[in-house]
Amino acid sequence: MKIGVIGGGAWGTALAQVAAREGQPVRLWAREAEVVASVNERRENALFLSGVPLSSSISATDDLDDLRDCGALLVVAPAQHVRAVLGAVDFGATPLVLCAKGIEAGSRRLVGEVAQEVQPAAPIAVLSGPTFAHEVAAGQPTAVTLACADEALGARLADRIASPAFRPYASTDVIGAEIGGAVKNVLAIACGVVEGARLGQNARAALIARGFAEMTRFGLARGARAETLAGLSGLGDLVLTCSSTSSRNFSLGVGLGEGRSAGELLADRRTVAEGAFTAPVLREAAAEAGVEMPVTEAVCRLLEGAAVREVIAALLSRPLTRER
Ligand SMILES: NC(=O)c1ccc[n+]([C@@H]2O[C@H](COP(=O)([O-])OP(=O)(O)OC[C@H]3O[C@@H](n4cnc5c(N)ncnc54)[C@H](O)[C@@H]3O)[C@@H](O)[C@H]2O)c1
Ligand SMILES: O=P(O)(O)OC[C@H](O)CO
Repeated sequence: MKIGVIGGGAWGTALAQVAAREGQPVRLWAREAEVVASVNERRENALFLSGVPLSSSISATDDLDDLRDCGALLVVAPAQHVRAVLGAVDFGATPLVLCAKGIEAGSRRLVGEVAQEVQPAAPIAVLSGPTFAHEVAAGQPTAVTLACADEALGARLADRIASPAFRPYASTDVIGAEIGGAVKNVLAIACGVVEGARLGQNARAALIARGFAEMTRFGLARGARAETLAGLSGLGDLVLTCSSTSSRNFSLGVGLGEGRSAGELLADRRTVAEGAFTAPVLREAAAEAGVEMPVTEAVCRLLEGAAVREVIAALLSRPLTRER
């Protein structure tokens, strides 16, 4: 099965490298001409994943039509751009594996739901989990959730991309896999704030645990399964992203915690911190579902410019309650 990858950022490039194992052909679509040239001519994505030598069986293109002959497509454009990128070409019944983590602003749709709207004939799968691109590209051991309602198709996709260092675990809970990945980005910003404001490791552990509680409340309200949220794509990714400055979301939070503004921190960056875009739409979606998400609310207020001290005080002065 020839794999196509839509999106030439760090994660799309790392996944192309995974799919190219043992010289299997992979077609990588990138938006930037310099990425296409860098991959084809220098076997490196100098813009988004520099220093990683790429397989010669990856060929890059800026024309989505060149991916029409692929047996499956990994969709790795940032969540807010999936509709525009994926809607540009009709891929018919080619299976789509969504790898972005976020919720679309405006529509409040998960990425898989957006994909289903723009490619109605395509079977949908979701690949998500604790996966820093540079570690995956370096062949370090990594495990992910690969969720697909059609178990046979999920198994074929898993076989095609698995390697000893890259282990997909099968699930049929597509919504659960998506919600874990989208929500953890917002919570990672919160944990970064704790680091930046030097609130201590107790506070960070408390945020991870209470953040997981709100991820679970929201996920269950949207039809996710608890076991998925407690798995690689939920708790697993939450732990990773909430504890490392390798995370763009965590790093954004560190800056906010140090008192810098979101505008300053997000200006001119070429890499994506999905949590900044997901937080406001997650707040809306939570309100719609009648779910309380105080950590998400705090992140939204910080992104809107509220002072760290005030936001922390508001979180800590909430009425005492049962742990649930
Ligand atoms: N980097 C990681 O370690 C990692 C791991 C797992 C999942 N992800 C997810 O993968 C998705 C892509 O992230 P990334 O890290 O590969 O990106 P990146 O930050 O490395 O690069 C930015 C990407 O955004 C694209 N982009 C910018 N403006 C665009 C526009 N107007 N239209 C379409 N595309 C545009 C660029 O072409 C580039 O591919 C995100 O949802 C992210 O959460 C990333
Ligand atoms: O750098 P981040 O915060 O986008 O996190 C990357 C991946 O989602 C980690 O699993």
